[in-house]
Formats: sequence, C-alpha cells, structure tokens
Amino acid sequence: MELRGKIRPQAASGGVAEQHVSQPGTPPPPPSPRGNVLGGSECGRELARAASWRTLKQAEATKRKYQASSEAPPAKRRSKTSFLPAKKTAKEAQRTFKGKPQKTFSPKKSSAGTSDRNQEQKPCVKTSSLFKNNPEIPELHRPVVKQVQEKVFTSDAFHELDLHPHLISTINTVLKMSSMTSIQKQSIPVLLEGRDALVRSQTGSGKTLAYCIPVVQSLQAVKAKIQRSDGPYALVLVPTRELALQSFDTVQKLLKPFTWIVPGVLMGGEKRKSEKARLRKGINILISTPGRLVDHIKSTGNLHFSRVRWLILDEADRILDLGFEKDITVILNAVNAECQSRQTVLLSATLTEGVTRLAGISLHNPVSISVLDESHDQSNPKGKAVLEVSPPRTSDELDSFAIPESLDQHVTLVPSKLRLVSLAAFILQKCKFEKDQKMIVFFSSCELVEFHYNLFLQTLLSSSGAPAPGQLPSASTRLKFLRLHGNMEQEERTAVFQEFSHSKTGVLLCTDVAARGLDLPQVKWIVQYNAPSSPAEYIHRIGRTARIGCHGSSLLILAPSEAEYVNSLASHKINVSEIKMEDILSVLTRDDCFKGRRWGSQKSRAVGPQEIRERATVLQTVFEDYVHSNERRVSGAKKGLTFIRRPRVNSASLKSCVRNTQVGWRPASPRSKSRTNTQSPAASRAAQMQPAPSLSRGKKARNALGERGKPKQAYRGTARLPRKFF
Ligand SMILES: Nc1ncnc2c1ncn2[C@@H]1O[C@H](COP(=O)(O)OP(=O)(O)OP(=O)(O)O)[C@@H](O)[C@H]1O
Repeated sequence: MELRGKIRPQAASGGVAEQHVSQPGTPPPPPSPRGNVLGGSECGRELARAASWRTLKQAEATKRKYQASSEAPPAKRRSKTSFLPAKKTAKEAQRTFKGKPQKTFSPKKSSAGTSDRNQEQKPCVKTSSLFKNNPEIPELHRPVVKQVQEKVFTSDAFHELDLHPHLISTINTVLKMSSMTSIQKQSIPVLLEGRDALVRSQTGSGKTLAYCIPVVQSLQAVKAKIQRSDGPYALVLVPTRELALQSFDTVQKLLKPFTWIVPGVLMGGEKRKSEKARLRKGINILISTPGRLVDHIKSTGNLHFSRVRWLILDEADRILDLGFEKDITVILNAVNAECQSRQTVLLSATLTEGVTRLAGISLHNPVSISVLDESHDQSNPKGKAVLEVSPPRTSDELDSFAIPESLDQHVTLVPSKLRLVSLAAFILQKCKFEKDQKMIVFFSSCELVEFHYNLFLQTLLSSSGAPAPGQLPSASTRLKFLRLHGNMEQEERTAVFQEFSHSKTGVLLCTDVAARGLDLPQVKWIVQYNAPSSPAEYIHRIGRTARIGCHGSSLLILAPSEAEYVNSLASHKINVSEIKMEDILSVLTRDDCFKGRRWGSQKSRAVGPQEIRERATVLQTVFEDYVHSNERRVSGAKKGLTFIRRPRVNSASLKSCVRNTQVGWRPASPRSKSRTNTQSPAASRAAQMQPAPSLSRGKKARNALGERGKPKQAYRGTARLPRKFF
C-alpha cells in the first residue's frame, strides 16, 4: 500500500529543501499560502519558520540528485545519535534567500484527491523538514524533591462509625467498600459534628464519600421525615456537568434505603423546562453546576433555600478559578437570604489561595482536614490527619500537593515541529503495541481536541481490516479514539463519558473539562500535550490515573524553551523524570508501514536515528496530506492553533519563554495590532479583538463571555480562560 503523501521517503531525512532562518538584515521570503498548520501548540513564529519557504528549483534539483542515486539526501548530524542537525551557517542561510524570488506551492498541488501515480510525478516539495532548524533540546537538570505523600487506606471499617445500619450495609453491599480511606476516617466524624470544613487530600482518595456519607446520615436522621416538597436540604456545587452526574450517581446509591430523600441534578446543556418541573416537585439533595443553579435562582419561582443545612463546594478552587465567583455570590446571597445557619464544606486536592479566599467569604470557624505523611509533618509522626482551625497552613504547605505514590510522572522535551508525530508515536506505542491501555490526552482548547480527534480518526484508525485512502496501512482496529470538550452537545458529552468510563481501552482526547474529579476507572496513562495552566491543574490532570491505590503514569510534553517548567513543578514538590523524544519516536521502527523507500530493500539494516527520522517524516506526511486535502481542514487546524493557552507560571523569565513558544499566530508584541505575515486572517482579527493581556482572573475573565456564556471574542490574555473554553 502506497502512502498518499507526495513527499517520497527520500525526503525523510529532511534534506530536500531548505527552510527560512531569519538572519539579521535578510528580508523574509513571502509566506507560503499554505503554511504548516501542524506542529502542535507552539505554532506561532516557530510554525512560520517551519513552513515551506522553498524554491521549486531547489527542490527539483535536490530531487533529481537523489533520485539518481536512490539514496536519501544526507542529513546533517551533530553526532551519531543526535536527532537535531547542526544549526545552519550564515553562508547556508544566505544561499537560501539570495537570488531569485522564492516560489511558493499552491495547495492544489497537494490535493489528496489526486492519484498516487500523479503524486509521484510531482516535485517532492511538500513537507517541511522535520528534523532541521529545531531549537536545541537542553539537558534537563531537574531538581529531585521529596514528594508529599499520603496514606490512602486505613484498616478501620465503616461500621466503626456511628452510622445508620442501612447506610453501612449500602456502603458494603452496593458500593462494595468495607474499610475507610484516611480522608473519610478523618472527615466523616468531624462533619457529623456540624463543623464547617476545608477538606484536602490527594486525587482519587475518596473525598466524594467523605462528604456524601455525612450528608445522607444527617438527613435520614431528621426527625419529622423529610418531604420531597420541602425542597433542598443539601446543595452540592461542582464545576463540570460530568462531575455533577458522577456525584449524583454516588448520592443516589447511598440513598437506596432512604427512599423518601430525593436527589436531583441540574446542569447546563439539559432542558431548563424539565429541570423546572423537577424542582417544582422537589429535590432534597441538589447537585448542580453553579451557572445553571444561578439560572434557576433567577428564573424559577419555586426554588427555596429555607431548609438548606449543607452547602458543599467540590473542587472548590476550580469553581473560583473559572470565574464562578459571581455565580457563587448570587448563590450564597440567595441561600443566606432564606436560611441563617448551615454547614459549609469545601473540598479539593489542591487547597490554594483561591480556596482560602473563598473560605473567608463563606465559612464559619472552619476545620482544616488533610492527610499528611510523617516525612512532611514531623509533628505528626503517625501520618494522621491534621485538624486545625484556620488559618491552617504555612505557604510552603499550601504550595505543595500530595501525589499518589503509585503515579510515575514523566516529561519529554520536544521541538514544536515534532510534537504531533511524537504524540502519535506515543499513542501507537501504548495503545496499539501494548495491551489494555486506557489513555487520556489533555489539550488546551476545544478546537485543538477537535482537530486532533479528526486527524487521528482519519489517519490512525481503521474501521475494517483494510485501510481506507488517507489512512496509514497500519491503521488499527485496536485503537479507539473518543473526545470530550465543552463545545459538544450535552447528549454526546454524556455518552462519551459513559463509554469511556466503561471501556477497558481507548484514548480520550479532551480539554480540562475532564481534569477535575472524574473517576474514570483503569486509566493507565495521562498525556498533557499542552502544558497545564497551573501546578494545581497539573495535579488534577494526572490525578485521573493512579486512583485509590492503583498504578498509573503521566507524560508532560514540553517545548525545549519550556524546560524551566519542570523547576516550577519541583517548587511544588512535584518530581518528574525525563523520557527522551528519540525513545518515543523509536516505536515507529516497530511498524513497517513507516518504512522509507531506501530501507525497504535492506532487510537487516540496524535501526538508527536516521531510520527513525525517516519514519517520523512518513507519519508527518500522512498528517499533512490529510490536513491539506481540503480547505476546511486547514482552517480547522488554524482555528485550533489560534487558541493556545499558556501555562500559568511564576517566574518572569519563564513567562517570557512561554510567551514566545506557546501561543499560535501571535504578534511579537502582545499589544500589537499589526498583522504579521504568519497570521491567518482569522487569527489576525482575533488578535485585534483580544483583551489586554493584563486582564486577570475571575470577574475580568468573564468579560470574554457573551450573554449566554459563549465566548464573544478571542481570549488570549494571561488570565485563566473562561469556563466556556473547556
Ligand atoms: N473506602 C473506599 N474503599 C474503596 N474504594 C473507595 C473508597 N472510597 C472511595 N473509593 C473509590 O475511590 C475512587 C475515587 O474516589 P473519589 O472520586 O471520591 O476521589 P476524590 O478524592 O474525590 O478524587 P478527586 O480529587 O480526583 O476528585 C472512586 O472509584 C470511589 O468509588
């Protein structure tokens, strides 16, 4: 089976054509009409450099030369094992741009609709050379820090607590749990005493039951039996719809023996009318996303809070971060107006400044509950929970997050042009060549998820045994791709969430909509294709694996210029070990469909860096062909790359390095309104509309939302993105 790409494997080593390297005083060549829309998040100027600034003459001459010898053009290498060729000399760069005007190549010439034979006759001028002119990958000098660890399980059984026997038997028989986790053991008795609390423990340690059990225990004990028409006794606020469904499911199970208490869920994307009808009938434990609850507070006459005894904010720091403060204020005002005393509980694996601030608003004399290990807290040698009256912690403690012991964290430094093939190679390695792997890949925007989902679906995946045109010959029936983001219809979101939850394998491409709280069983790998917006988000993303004592791994993909991000993680006591990009790409040698032409006839040739480069280029070519085969795909790719979120970093130097690499099609100056010749028209318009980068979190971030919560303009400041982005 022939690949559809027009570049012949000879070009794989990257020697066919030269790329533009900016030299002082050298006029830039005209932009290619196509540009290279691939290459991951740091497309911007790097992407522009990667575009095909080549003359037809040069390409044809090179092709003739190597076709004659049926040899691949020689790759310039620094050393035998290096994947990154030496930088161009000034002379070489001059040779590239002096002389006749540069010609560019029409997208039509690369149309995927043309036959293979036609393609062979066309000049091999299509793909930018993947392995040339990449930034050097720095040595990663990561500081080794001692991570904060928590003990997950205790040997204490639920029946040791003073709970209703039916509740205990439901926990044992329906949830199939017998012993408590550390955070449950510490929280349940305190919450049953009626105290407000801040609960912090690592991801996947059982915080949901830590609040659900006390709520159910206390409500079933209310003397005059609760009536459905009484309305809410407990309000549970969560940041995402999927988490709302998940929490509702847990509450529903716990309520099995207490049928007179009615749980209910309200969330965006559902029909308001039917929610109103359910509210009218009565919901006693109400689980909701803040926005939808505010909707009902404003428009549903019969929503009363006079009986509210519990207010629970799960993932409380997220609720604050995403600009929900205004919603929370409306909710608190509505609740306070009708009920004077209630118990408030905030939970999160990352108790941050934000949560503490929120605690200042709504908690009364709160207890801080967390589980720390003995090494972290010398005054607590047995690793018992720490119960304190707030303000509870030093800033060092607040900045360090516990990570599950059985979670192996990795990082890899990959130049922008190689990000896509590296991601694809990693997915193939884990989910095609290894058995029963379930993986989540995080991207920074809905558009990026859509783009990669469609790309992988069309190129890596086969529904039947035989690959369709445009697919790799190795397209696998074993691979399964799913996607989840905030721009999907709710029905589809729910279906995907359920499918991935119940599936043993599969790759879920998603935004941070899946980063918080979701309990998706058997996930083995978490990949972060775009750096998270903060260390806290890093913790929550990787926390989708290694839950409740299971083993899991994570991989963070960074650009060479983002290497310092590893230090930023270390300052929060997060340890990552490096995987070399070469090792990720080397998986391509396990699949003969990536063979370049010259290796085809040499069966016993040893696998070396040159062959890996060649195979990576074959894969990249398939991707580029797919994208360039129609305008819609090109614009989809550009759209995806327009909204790149930068990681939230503390040091000024890191901020500037991230600014230079993370954002796509961004003018050099963040405030500049001029359109650079690397910008797409849409991106240019978006750049002109963007709010000042000084916009900060919360209230200001909401300015980017339209009336109905839709982004009304491109939002690319340093602030957190509005929640609609996820
Ligand atoms: N006592 C227990 N024994 C066994 N499994 C438990 C116990 N408590 C909770 N679990 C299971 O552990 C998993 C993680 O629980 P949960 O989702 O509540 O964690 P979490 O701390 O809220 O995580 P996150 O911080 O990611 O939201 C769930 O599958 C839950 O059913």
